[in-house]
Parts: sequence; structure tokens; C-alpha cells
Amino acid sequence: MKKYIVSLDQGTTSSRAVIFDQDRNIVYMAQREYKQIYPHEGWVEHDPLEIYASQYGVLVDVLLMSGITAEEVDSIGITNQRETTIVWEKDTGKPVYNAIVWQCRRTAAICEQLEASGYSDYIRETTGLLIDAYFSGTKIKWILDHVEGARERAKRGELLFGTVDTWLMWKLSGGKIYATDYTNASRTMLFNIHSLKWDEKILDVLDIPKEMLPPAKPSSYFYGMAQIGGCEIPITGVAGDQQAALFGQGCFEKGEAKNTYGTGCFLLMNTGETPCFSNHGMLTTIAASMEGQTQYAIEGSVFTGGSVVQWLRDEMRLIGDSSDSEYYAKKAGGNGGVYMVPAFTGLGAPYWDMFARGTIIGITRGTNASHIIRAALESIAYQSKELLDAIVADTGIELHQLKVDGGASANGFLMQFQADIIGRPVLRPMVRETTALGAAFLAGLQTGFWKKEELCAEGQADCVYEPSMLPEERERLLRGWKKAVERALDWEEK
Ligand SMILES: Nc1ncnc2c1ncn2[C@@H]1O[C@H](COP(=O)(O)OP(=O)(O)O)[C@@H](O)[C@H]1O
Ligand SMILES: O=P(O)(O)OC[C@H](O)CO
Repeated sequence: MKKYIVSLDQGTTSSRAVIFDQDRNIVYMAQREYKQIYPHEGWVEHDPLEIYASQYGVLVDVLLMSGITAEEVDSIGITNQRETTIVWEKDTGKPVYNAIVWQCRRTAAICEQLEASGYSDYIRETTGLLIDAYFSGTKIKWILDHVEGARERAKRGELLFGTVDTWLMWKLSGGKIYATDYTNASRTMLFNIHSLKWDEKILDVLDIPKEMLPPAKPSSYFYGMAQIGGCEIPITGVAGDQQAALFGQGCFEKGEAKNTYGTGCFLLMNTGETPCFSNHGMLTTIAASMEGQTQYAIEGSVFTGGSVVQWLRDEMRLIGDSSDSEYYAKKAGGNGGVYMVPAFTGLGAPYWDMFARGTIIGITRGTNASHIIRAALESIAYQSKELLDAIVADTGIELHQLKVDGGASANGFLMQFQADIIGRPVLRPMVRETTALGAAFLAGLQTGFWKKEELCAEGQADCVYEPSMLPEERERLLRGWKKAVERALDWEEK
């Protein structure tokens, strides 16, 4: 019987299910957007039940529409938006609060207190992370502080915490699987990335009961059985989406890197079996790896990447579809002196300013909508360039080209501008669903569906963008960007 792997890719804006065959071809794919909830300035939430419903919906869609039966599915791989925090009742499965999304800034004050109490170095050395509202730890604390009786119930083992992988596995298995993987755990700011254990001291400081945390396992691992329409399918691969994309791009060795242009932008480089600590605001994190072979990555995280294009579409109504941005950016012919810094939820790497806010600067009477659209796309490339420079400086490893993926990598203008601004070729792969592919690889390696050697072969590039900008022009544009960032920093009142 021909067998397949199903990947579930639960992203910030949509849930996707992708079926891969043994030759890594996409056999069928379905995607569903779901609601973004913005209850206050800088706050972002999702409904956990809608996350699950949209994810389960596309899973059923791909099976029904492809005609592939559950028996033909070798295994399931799960990959997910990271850090997003869900707390639910063990008995009923009912969430006690909406999912607090990674972008949400509501815990900035908790982070400031933590920093003022002198925990920065300890947290950095133990978890590889900087203190920021981005990570799950302070989000859990916020829920325990604000939902009546939650901390006591958590202590009694009545409430469970999970990142989205944990929530999906728990739901898909009817409450039988309660686990997370190392990559997701490494984004909580509660996990010791050296010992691969939850850190008692940080749990104490944040007053988070250990009872509510899932066991953490390798990314390629038999987690248990999902129950789909009366059939059981093993879940054997789990990883945070950025680590899954790194794996899906075939970056298995030290020094290999990729940049993903989704809601945010995430540049990760595999640093092998040793964690690499940054002097330039990058994060140290666990890479997706096989059992007993933990690998690490250095990561630059940008909070607003492709989502700036969604903002142009949904809030500003300057474009009807995300892909229209390419046409207008080219039509503008140049930036007209306009820069946009999309610090909608603060700035991530390398600035880590929770209080930065968005700005558009350089506007003159001649500025038109096309300039603003172009400035938005260019901002994605400038932010990614800063990540690349920092990672090269931290690791001492030169990147001769940049592998890319994610929704906004479909934009030809953006990819060409990216190549121009980094002065290196940009390679976009044939299979654009590298996040889903990475989760499929992890699942398939565990079951023996694939062997690692088969997956090491270079994936084909669909497009290579060669840099063609003069160095003086690049420098001029980058000077403008740096000045614009200065104007966006430290804006929101504390
Ligand atoms: N042609 C395009 N040009 C620019 N941005 C795009 C284009 N197509 C999609 N996007 C952006 O890509 C993002 C979606 O990418 P995706 O990888 O699905 O993200 P996520 O996994 O975060 O939900 C959206 O923010 C969208 O605005
Ligand atoms: O949903 P994405 O693909 O933008 O990824 C979100 C990241 O995992 C957040 O850390």
C-alpha cells in the first residue's frame, strides 16, 4: 500500500494540512484562516477552540478531498506558531482564557520587574532567551494572576499549560497525549536548554506550578496516537514552525541557515551540538533534532514581517490582495524617501524594545500610496538584513546565500530587494511549504518512512535572486533605515 505523511502546520494567521508522498511531493493541501483578536492596544489573542477547529477541519479536508484513507497515512507531523500560550481544564478540556499570542505585549511590565530584579543573566544562560513579553513564561503568569482561582487549581493539577503543539496533540488524542517537544519548550523562557528540563528557579520566580507543565520530548519521537474519524494515526514529529522550516530546508549541519517570511521573519542558523550565545541580541534555541542528538540554533526574530502587508490590506485598505503589493512597489520606482518601521508590537531582534511603536517617516507632498506600500515591503528586508549581519557576527560563519520560505517569500519584488540589500543571492525552494515539510521529515524519520541520507540531497531552488544594487546605494538606503528605527524606539509610555 502506498503511504503518505500528513503535516499539520498551525500558523499565526492560518491552519494548514499538507499531504506528502515518499518523493516529498505535495499530494494535497488545505488552508483555513482564523480570527485574530485584538482586545487592547498591543494585545493579541486567538480562540483555542477555533485554532483546533480550523486545524482539524483542514486535516479532514485533505483526507476527504485526496481520497487517502487513514490507513494509508504513515504518521502525522505537527508544527506550530511558537510561544502562544494556552491554559485549559484537565477534566473538561475547556480553555480558561483565550490563547495569548506570541506577539502580545501585555506582560511587558512583568518583564521589566523581572529584569529589575536581576534575573537577566540567569535567564539568558539557562534558557538562551532574553527577558521579553514574546515568550510563554510571563503569559502563563498573567493568566494565573488574572483568572480567578487559576493558580490554586494549577497547583492541584486541575489546569494544564501548553503551547499550540501540546494543545493540538491533547485534542487530537482525546486527552491521551500530554507532551511538548524540546523546540517548543525552548521558547517558554522556563526551560533549561542544557539539561532539557523545566527550570525550578524560574518557575519559582514567576510562581508557576510545575504540575501544569507537559513532559518535553525530542522532535522526532513517538508521541502517541491521534484519533481521526474512528482510526488511529501515530504522531511522530513535533517542532515549532521556525525550527521545522530549518529542518525542512535541509539545514541539518552546523552553519546552514534559512529565513522565513510569515507573520514575522525568523532567521535561524544551525549551530550544531553546542549552543551559541549572541552579543548582538540573537536568541539561542533548540533546533529540531532526532532522539539523543540534540542540536541548537541561533535565531533572529522579527515580530512584524508579512503581517505588515496584511495591515496594508485589512486596516489601510491600500491593496485588495497581499500579492498586489508587488505591483505597487514596482510602480513606485523607488522609496521616494519614505521608510516604515512596523513596530506594531514593539521591536524584536536586535533591538528588543517592547515599547517601540510603528512609524512612517520621510513623507512629502509627493508621497503616494505606492511609496507607502513599497516602504512596508522594504521594511521586511531591512529587518531581515539586520538579523543576518548579527548572526554572521556572532557565529563567525559567513553566509554566501540566503535560503528563504514562508508566505511573503512569494513576493518577487521583496526577494529581489532582499538580495540587493544583503548583497548575496536569495534562494527560494521549489517546495515552498518547508515548515510542513520539516514536520513531515521529523515524523517520517521516526517511523522509518525516510532515512536521513535521502533527505540530505539539496532541494531544488525554484528561483535565485542575484543582488544587483550598487554598494553606495545600499549604504544610502540602510542609513535611512537606521535613522527611521531611531524614531520608532521607546515610544509607548511605560
Ligand atoms: N505575495 C505576497 N506578498 C507579500 N506578503 C505576502 C504575500 N503573500 C502572503 N503574504 C504575507 O505572508 C503572511 C502569511 O504567510 P504564512 O507563511 O502563511 O504565515 P503564518 O505561518 O505566520 O500564518 C501574511 O502575513 C501575508 O500578508
Ligand atoms: O506563524 P508564523 O509562521 O509567523 O511563526 C510564528 C513564530 O513561531 C513565532 O515565534
